[in-house]
Amino acid sequence: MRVKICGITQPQQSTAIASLGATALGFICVPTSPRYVTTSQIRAAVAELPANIDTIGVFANASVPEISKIVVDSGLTGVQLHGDELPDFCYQLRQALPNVEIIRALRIRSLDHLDTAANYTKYVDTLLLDAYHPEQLGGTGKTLDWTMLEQFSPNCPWFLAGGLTADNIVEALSQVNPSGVDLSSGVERAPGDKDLDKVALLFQSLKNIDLSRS
Ligand SMILES: O=C(O)c1ccccc1N[C@@H]1O[C@H](COP(=O)(O)O)[C@@H](O)[C@H]1O
Repeated sequence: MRVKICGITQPQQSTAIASLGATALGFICVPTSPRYVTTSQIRAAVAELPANIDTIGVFANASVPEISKIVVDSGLTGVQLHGDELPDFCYQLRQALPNVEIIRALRIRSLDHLDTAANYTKYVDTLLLDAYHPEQLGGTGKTLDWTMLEQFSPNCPWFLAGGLTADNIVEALSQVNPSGVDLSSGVERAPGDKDLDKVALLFQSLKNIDLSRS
């Protein structure tokens, strides 16, 4: 199972979290976020990482040229679209960045809204489901209603996100079967400052689960 830790701002935390077992690290490229990082901060944070760690830039309603420039300049391996990007936007981004993983994050409001996920699977590599918050785009600590996701089985891999912590991850994964999990505020001391003890506890909790199932 993939484990993505998102909202990294400090290079030393980046390498420490990779050593603890993360398979992907996320960098927030949304200027209004308290976890926002510049291209040079991302470059510093990814410089010492092993090549097998995925490095994902998180964007919301940025243009294809803006995203492409940041991805190329900072050496990211993937892009997470966390705004209102439509399938055609994902298609255009794919043309611009053919070798970069595209993750479409959907902030799920209802069971009907979950059905829109099918519109994206042709154009993206991976989906990500996050909880909806009326005022914030992400990093809210709000959990999804996991019972709503019990039958969710799209035609592409997907991450479960939204309010996950070392304390609730086992319960979440007993109800849903994602290809990966994504955590941000649940493993922090303060926005952008990850708590390495909480990250270690997360991997301890994950050891109690059969991660080979997806
Ligand atoms: O973390 C942010 O500040 C952020 C800002 C804008 C878009 C997405 C953001 N974070 C994403 O939110 C989810 C869930 O976070 P949490 O675990 O509930 O704190 C995660 O996918 C982050 O990538």
